[in-house]
Amino acid sequence: MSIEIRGLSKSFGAFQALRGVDLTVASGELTALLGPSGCGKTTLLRIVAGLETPDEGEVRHHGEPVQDASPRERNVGLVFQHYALFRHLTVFENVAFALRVRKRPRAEVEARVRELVELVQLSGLEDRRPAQLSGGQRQRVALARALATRPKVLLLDEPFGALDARVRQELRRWLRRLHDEIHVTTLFVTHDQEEAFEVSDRVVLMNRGRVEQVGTPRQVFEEPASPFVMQFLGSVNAFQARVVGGRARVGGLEFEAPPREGGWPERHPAQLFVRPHELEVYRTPGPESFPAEVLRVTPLGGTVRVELSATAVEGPLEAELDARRAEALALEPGDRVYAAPRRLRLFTEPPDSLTASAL
Ligand SMILES: Nc1ncnc2c1ncn2[C@@H]1O[C@H](COP(=O)(O)OP(=O)(O)OP(=O)(O)O)[C@@H](O)[C@H]1O
Repeated sequence: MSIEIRGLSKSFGAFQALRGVDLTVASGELTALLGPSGCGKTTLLRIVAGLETPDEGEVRHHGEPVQDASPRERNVGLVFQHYALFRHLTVFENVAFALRVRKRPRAEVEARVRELVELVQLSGLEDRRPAQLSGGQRQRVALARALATRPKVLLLDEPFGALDARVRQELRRWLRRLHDEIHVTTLFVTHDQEEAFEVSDRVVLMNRGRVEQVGTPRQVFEEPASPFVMQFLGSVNAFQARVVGGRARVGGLEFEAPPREGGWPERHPAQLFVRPHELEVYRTPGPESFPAEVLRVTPLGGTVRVELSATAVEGPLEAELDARRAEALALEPGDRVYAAPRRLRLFTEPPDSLTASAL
């Protein structure tokens, strides 16, 4: 079942939570809604679920408008961050709940619950109550319960948000495997980039009630469509720049501007970004390199973070080198080195048109 969202707007009093959102979620796809707190992810999810009415726009399920359908008629499965399990009911009865409400025959309920409990790997715990389960187990029960009526769409709002980091990580891998098994169209709200990237087929980046970009994790990371996406996904070195004669000027530095269709507007303000892993560090000068001083060296496991200061630009710079390269360079605070961006991204401001390219 695909989900088509067209021109959705929603205000709460004077506050506009959604501003003309268009989005298509393909059938069987797991899509993450990713963005900072308050950007409208939950509001969008609640409208798709039928728990909230939009001011404008519409939601279709497989081409059919669902505006007038109740949440139950839409047959969506919902899981929220905070366990909404019935505390007085066992795991079995929690999972069976929606089937009992629908007055399904007893044998069918039993078979379906057994199947689901197995699917979420909780066999043997059917008689426990929520208080006797770990947080991760409770969320798996919530998921089994949401799947009981074979929903066409699964809506998950920060389902692992209340769990500790290790359990979260386990559960998102588990969710990915589960999705590969059952292929139910899923919208997954998260503000955690790693979680969105690890779990989903496609990521929808939201900012202030709008969709900024939709793409695979690789696309949104490698080809960010706006300064917001660039800065939201991982750390960046950001500079105010100006393009003069096809070269980007930043403080006292100059770099070749990436190619852009129609060329760059002359002397137009622009934002220039370099990701830490795309900032090279050398012992000797090279093309487009500039002198810098090592401030700090922090090993991070497979990589090493190097903080630098360069007289030509304001503020510290961050480079991330792989551990071998860092070992070869044997950097110490106070060392004089040369830094050069391997790749930079430039965005004119405004409008937020862009280009991104390898140098
Ligand atoms: N029922 C409501 N009444 C008033 N304001 C609301 C209501 N629901 C949401 N909002 C506001 O709309 C904005 C978007 O909220 P929403 O919950 O959709 O954001 P979100 O991206 O899911 O954020 P978070 O990750 O913090 O949950 C927020 O500023 C929120 O305060």
